Amino acid sequence: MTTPFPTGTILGYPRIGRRRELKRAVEAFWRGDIDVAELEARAAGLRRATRERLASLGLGRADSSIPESFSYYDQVLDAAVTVGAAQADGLAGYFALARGDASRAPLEMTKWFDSNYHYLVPEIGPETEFRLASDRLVAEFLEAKADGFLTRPVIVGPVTLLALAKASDAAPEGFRPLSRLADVLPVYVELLGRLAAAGAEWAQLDEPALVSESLSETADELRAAAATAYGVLGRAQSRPQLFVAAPYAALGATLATLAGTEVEAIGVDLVRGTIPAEQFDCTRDALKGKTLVGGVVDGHNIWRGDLAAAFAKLGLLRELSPHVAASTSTSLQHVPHDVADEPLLDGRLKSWLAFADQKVEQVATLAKGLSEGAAAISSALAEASAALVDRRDAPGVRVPAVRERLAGLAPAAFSRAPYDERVAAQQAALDLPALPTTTIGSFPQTGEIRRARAALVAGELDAVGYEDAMRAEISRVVTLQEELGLDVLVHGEPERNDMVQYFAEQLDGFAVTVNGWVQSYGSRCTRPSILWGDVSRPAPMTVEWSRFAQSLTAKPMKGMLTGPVTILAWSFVRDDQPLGDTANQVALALRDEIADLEGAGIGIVQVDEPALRELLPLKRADQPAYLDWSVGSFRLATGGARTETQVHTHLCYSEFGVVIDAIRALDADVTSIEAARSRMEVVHDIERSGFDHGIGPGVYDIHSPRVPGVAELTELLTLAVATIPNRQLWVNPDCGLKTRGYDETVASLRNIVTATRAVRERVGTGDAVGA
Ligand code: MET
Ligand SMILES: [Zn+2]
Repeated sequence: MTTPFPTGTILGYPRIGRRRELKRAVEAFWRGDIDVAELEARAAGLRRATRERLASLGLGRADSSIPESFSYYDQVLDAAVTVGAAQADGLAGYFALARGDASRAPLEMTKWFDSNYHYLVPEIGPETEFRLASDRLVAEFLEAKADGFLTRPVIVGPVTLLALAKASDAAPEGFRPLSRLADVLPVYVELLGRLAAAGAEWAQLDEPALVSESLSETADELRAAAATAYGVLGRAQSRPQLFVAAPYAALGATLATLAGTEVEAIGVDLVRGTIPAEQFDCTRDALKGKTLVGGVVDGHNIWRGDLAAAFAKLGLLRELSPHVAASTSTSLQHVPHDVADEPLLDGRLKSWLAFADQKVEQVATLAKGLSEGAAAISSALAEASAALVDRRDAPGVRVPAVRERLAGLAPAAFSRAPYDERVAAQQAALDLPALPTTTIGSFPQTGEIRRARAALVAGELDAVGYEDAMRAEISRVVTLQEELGLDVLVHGEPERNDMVQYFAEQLDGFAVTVNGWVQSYGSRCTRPSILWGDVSRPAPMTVEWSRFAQSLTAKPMKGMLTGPVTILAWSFVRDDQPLGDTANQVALALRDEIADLEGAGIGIVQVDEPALRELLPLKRADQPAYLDWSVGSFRLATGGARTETQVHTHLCYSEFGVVIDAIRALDADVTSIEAARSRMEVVHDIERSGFDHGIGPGVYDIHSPRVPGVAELTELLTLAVATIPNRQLWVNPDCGLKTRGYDETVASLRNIVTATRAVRERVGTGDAVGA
C-alpha cells in the first residue's frame, strides 16, 4: 500500500483552542470542577472542531494531510509517556508529572528549540524500562476515522525524545539518554504497527533535534542516531509510511542520512534553512524516491510573507525529487488562530499578517500551484507581493528620528563605571544584609486585579478607579513584604497584564491583539504583541507606579522593566530588518525609562531578560552575532544608569552554563536565575565560570503549586553558600509569582525568609554585594 504524501500540509496546529477552551477544561479538571470523562469529551470536541476547520481551509479529509497533533499538556511528555519513560496513571497521573503533587516534584521544564514554548524534560536512565504504555495516538486516529477523516498521527521521534531527556537520578555520572536508542526503537516499531493496523497511511515523526547544534549531543552523534533510528523504523514489518520532519533550522548533511534510510518523506525547514548545494550531488539518487516536504510557510511568525518566493523554493526542491509537497516550516502551535478574530487591529496591518488559519490557506494555495501549475495561483501570489510592497512604505515602519538617534550613538553609551566602583557606591547607597532576600517582581494576579482590568477594558471602570484599585493592591503587597521581612521590595506588577504586552501597549511601533493567544506551557498562554514599526517611547511607562510604591516603604523598591531581547522574543517581530537594530530601538526607550526611574528616587532597577537563552540560534555559526547584538542591546538599555543605581537582571531556565559568557557580558550588578527544579545544579556552573557579580539562584519553583519547606530550602541554600562566595549570593524565587495563589506564595516566602535567617546565622554576616 503506498498512497502519495498529500501535496499540502502543516506540521501541527494550535491545540489550546480558539478561545482557549482546552485551558479552561484542563484547569476546571485540576480544580475538581469537572471529571475526567467531561475533560475527555471537551478535548474530543476540540479535536473534532480542528479537523473540520482544517478541512474547510483546504486540507483534505481523507489524504493524511491533517496532522493529529493534539496534546493535553506537552508533546514531549506525551512521547515519554507513550514509550513508558514517564509513568502516568491516567490523566491525573499525567498532569502530576507536569505539575508535581504532594509527593513528587514536577519534571523540569525548558524551552523547545528557539521558541517560547516549554516542554517537560523526561528523565531517563539505564533503569528505564521502555514499553508501549499508551494507545492515545491510536485512539485519536480511530476517533478521527469514525468522523470520516484519515489523519496523520504525529509523535516526537526517538532521537529527539532521547536527546531532550536528561539522565535520571539513578543514572551513573556521564550517562547519556541517547545511549538507550536501541532499546526505545522496538516500542516505536510496535506503535507504528498498531497505527498501521488501525489504518493510518502516514505517520509523522518530529525530529527537530536533528537540526540543532545547541544540544549536548554533537551533530555527528545526532546524525548517527538518525541513521540507526530510521534504519530500524524504516525496516519495520508493518507500519504506515514515515514522514520525518526536521523543523527550526537547516537539516544540512542529515538530509543525506535520512535519504539513505527507508523513510518515505522528509520535511525540511526552508524558512530558516536552505538546501546546501553539495546536497544536490550527494543525495540526488537517494532522494528521487522520497517525498520532499518543503517547509516554506513560516510556522513561527505571523507575517504573510513572500508567497512567490515560497513557491520558488518548492520549484528548487523539484530538482531533487519529483515528489514535492508544501508545508509550514514548523508546527503552527507558535502562532494564534485567525487574523479574522482581531476586530481591533488596523485593517492595513491585518493585510500584512497570516495567523495559523491564513497559513493553512497559504499552504493550500501552494499545493494547488504544485499540482496545477503556477498560473493557477498567480493572482494569490500577486496579492501577497502587493501586501509586501504596501508594508515597506507604510507610515510608522521607518521613523527618521528613531533611526538618527541610533546612528549617532557613541561606544560609551554601552558601558557603566567599573564594577568595583559600582559595588562601593551601591554599598553606600543601600543598606542590605548578607544573603539579601527579594522576589522577581510580580505577586499573584488575583481575581480582583483581573476583574478591575476587565472592567477598565469594558469601560465599566474609569482610569481613576482602575488606578485606585492598583494602588490599593500595591499597598497590600508592600505591607505583606515588610511583614514577611524581605529585604528588597517590589511593587508586585498588578498593573501589568503581561510583562511584554504592558510595554508594547505603551511603545510606538507595536500593535496588540485581542484573541492572539499562543500556548506557552501546559494551560498557560501568552498573547504576543506585533512589533511592526520603528519603536519609540511617547511617555514614561512605569515611573508613577514605582514612585508610589517607594513612597510606602523605607526599604529599597526595585523598579521593574522588561529587557529588549525578551520584548523581541515574546512578540512577533518585524522580519524586514536585522533583529539587533530592532532591539536597540527598544533599548533606547528603556534607557530613557531608567533615567526617569532614577529621577523618581528608585535606586534598584531590574531589567528582565528571561528570553536571552531562548533566542540563541540553534546553529553555532550564528551564535556569536546573536550574543553580540543581544548583549549590546541590554547594555545600551542599562548603560546610562548611575553608578550607585543597582542594576538587576533576571533569567529563567537552567541552562545557565550555555550563556554564562553572555550573562557576564551583560554586566548587571545582580542576576537572578532559575535553579529550584534542577536542584541547584547551576551553582556549580556559576562556580566553575568564575562569575563574580551578584547572583540569586532561585530556591522556589514557581511553576508548581508546591510550597517548599524550610528544611528543603535550607538544604538548597546550604548548597549555594558552600559553592558560591556569600558576598555574591542573593535569595529569591525562580521567577515572578503572578501565576500562583496567595496562600502558597505567603507560605513559601515565609519559609524562604526563615531558611535564609538560619543560614545567615550559620555563615556569619559577610558583606553582600551591594550591601
Ligand atoms: C518570566 S520572567 C518574569 C519576571 C517578571 N518581573 C515577573 O516577576 O513576573
Ligand atoms: Zn522568570
